[in-house]
Amino acid sequence: MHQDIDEVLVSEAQIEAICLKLGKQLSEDYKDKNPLFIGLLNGCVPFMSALIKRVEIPIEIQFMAVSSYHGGIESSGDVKIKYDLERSVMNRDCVIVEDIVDTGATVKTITSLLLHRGARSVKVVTLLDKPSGRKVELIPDYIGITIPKRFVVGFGLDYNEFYRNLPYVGVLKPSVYIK
Ligand SMILES: O=P(O)(O)OC[C@H]1O[C@H](OP(=O)(O)OP(=O)(O)O)[C@H](O)[C@@H]1O
Ligand code: HPA
Ligand SMILES: [Mg+2]
Repeated sequence: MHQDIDEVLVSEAQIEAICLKLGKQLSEDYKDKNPLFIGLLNGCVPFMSALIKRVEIPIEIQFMAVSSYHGGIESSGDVKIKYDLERSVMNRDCVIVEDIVDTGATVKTITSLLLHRGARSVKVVTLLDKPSGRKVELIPDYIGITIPKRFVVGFGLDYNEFYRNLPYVGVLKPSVYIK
């Protein structure tokens, strides 16, 4: 285990099982809908990659880069779009792909934006749900696993842009960010 990690919360094997389950469920729910999976960069990359391999129906993928943490452990609440979608979502069934829903601000903002742009439907699939962090009302449609109120890193999640490449999700030692 990495020296800055206190505890592994979600192992590689657990993540694989989650992707298998969610992939099956999404394949059933979106049969004949040609859904558009929208990954929110940067955090979504490992999960998007693992999840879509388990989806058994035709899908399209696109990405947006969105940021509100600016490297730290607290959301600024201000969701900035750094890179936008390249094609229209008009009349599309969209599935937002997230690594974590914490305060809910990111997903809430992007859901409203996609609906405003004419999406037929917008649902959210997230690897991690941290309901104790919620500041806006939001329940993700597809949840990999619910986690406690800890700052986690790995499998896409960062602190100051590091740790995204860990193959598991772990609790970051507070000594790393409390100086
Ligand atoms: O529910 P929220 O409180 O909005 O937090 C969740 C969002 O925060 C993180 O992204 P971040 O803004 O750090 O950008 P990143 O994906 O590049 O790390 C994470 O990847 C989610 O997108
Ligand atoms: O617990 C977290 N870790 C990393 N990034 C995050 N963005 C929201 N919550 C978290
Ligand atoms: Mg981040």
